[in-house]
Amino acid sequence: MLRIFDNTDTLLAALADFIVDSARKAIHKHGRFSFVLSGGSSPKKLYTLLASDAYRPKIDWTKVFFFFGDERYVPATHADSNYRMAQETLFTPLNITPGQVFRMNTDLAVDAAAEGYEQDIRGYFVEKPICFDFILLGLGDNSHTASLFPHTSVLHEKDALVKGLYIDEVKMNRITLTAPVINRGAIIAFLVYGAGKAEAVHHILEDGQNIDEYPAQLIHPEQGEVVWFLDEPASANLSAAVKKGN
Ligand SMILES: O=C1O[C@H](COP(=O)(O)O)[C@@H](O)[C@H](O)[C@H]1O
Repeated sequence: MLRIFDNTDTLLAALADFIVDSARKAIHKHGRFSFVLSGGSSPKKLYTLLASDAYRPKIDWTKVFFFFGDERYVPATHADSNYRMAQETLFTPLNITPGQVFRMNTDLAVDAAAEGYEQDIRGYFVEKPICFDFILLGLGDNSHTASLFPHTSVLHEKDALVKGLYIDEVKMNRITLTAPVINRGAIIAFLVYGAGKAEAVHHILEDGQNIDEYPAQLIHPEQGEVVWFLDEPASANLSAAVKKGN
């Protein structure tokens, strides 16, 4: 499903409302809400909105458990750390306790960090099917999502839930959830805004399948739903038929 908004503020408010609704339903159903965060720059305003006076009272934050879709292999205090961004915009303002946050541990070697995160996920879902309640994803202008970058081996991963790998395009190690675990999610929401993303959005949603070139095409939940939250500039290259079909 596509949801296209006139401007970023209305988009972010709609997505925040969607997260509130999803969290309440999950907490009502099974007592907790597993929320996978995206990184990069796009979600900063969303996290700030969720932690604002307007949204803070709408969710029982003590029942929310945070995971990450991917992490840059830098110390947790580094300016590029996805964990640091979430800590500053969400965890600290909302008084989230350390036990509610599962971070990809970049103090470890990259493979050990990925293996440790897989164990964390399996431990959280012990004796239950692995299924995150809500997975927030971004989209790079090269069509990557999480750290599933074009032409990388992780795109063909079938077994591991988490992988660590060197990404030549950005000259750094990354740790990422794999497509198989993302696709087990109950709700997957893409947050994409700005004209710089229009070409990638077009490739993902309208081009023929070419996973190596357009990795976000890997995201097709097995049983859950996927919702694209787009602004007008990000949706500018979509055909009227695709826009109308949403
Ligand atoms: O490197 C990353 O990029 C994508 C997109 O980020 P944005 O800055 O263009 O919003 C992001 O989804 C991912 O989590 C992040 O590590």
